[in-house]
Amino acid sequence: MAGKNIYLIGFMGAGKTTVGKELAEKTGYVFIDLDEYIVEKTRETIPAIFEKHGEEEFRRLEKVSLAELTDSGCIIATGGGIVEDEESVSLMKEKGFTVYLESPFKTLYDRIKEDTNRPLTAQGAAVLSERFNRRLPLYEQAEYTVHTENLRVDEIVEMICRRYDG
Ligand SMILES: Nc1ncnc2c1ncn2[C@@H]1O[C@H](COP(=O)(O)OP(=O)(O)O)[C@@H](O)[C@H]1O
Ligand SMILES: O=C(O)C1=C[C@@H](OP(=O)(O)O)[C@@H](O)[C@H](O)C1
Ligand SMILES: [Mg+2]
Repeated sequence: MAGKNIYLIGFMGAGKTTVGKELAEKTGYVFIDLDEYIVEKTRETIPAIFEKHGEEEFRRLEKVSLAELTDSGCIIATGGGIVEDEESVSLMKEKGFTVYLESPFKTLYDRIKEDTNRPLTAQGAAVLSERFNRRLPLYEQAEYTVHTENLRVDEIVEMICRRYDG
């Protein structure tokens, strides 16, 4: 029988999508990227959803989508903002093992600043870092934190596997 889900949380650029894929390969669990799931469901890109319907609507889609993923044995790479919703945080705690991929803001910003597929990056470093600071205590509620700075993706995967007890 499949074990509990692994939810990857953390700010944009933390490696949730990248680590999640490799973790799924290693464990044989099903990989779901929440952003990708929303894109398939709505047939709109993330920037288009933000532009046409606004951030609030994106947050609603994100919350509803997370709640739809009721199967166990999944690796779920969330979007960086999922922790802004209290019920989603409770759901992840209840249904699985939540892992925070932690890195300093500067490292994350350098990874994402050119990426037009992440609409919030257009707000610039100062506004984004405020958002980062606001979210920090929410990410820190995770059951397990991996300090990913200077770690390779395969090393992060290894650490999560060692800590996950199904
Ligand atoms: N541990 C790591 N070391 C170096 N680069 C990484 C690491 N994890 C992810 N990256 C890179 O950072 C970028 C963002 O990764 P991504 O998985 O999309 O993050 P997220 O889904 O958390 O926003 C990608 O270019 C990815 O290759
Ligand atoms: O932090 C955020 O609010 C967001 C993070 C993105 O996902 P990643 O964390 O995978 O980049 C995506 O959900 C959207 O652009 C908003
Ligand atoms: Mg991602």
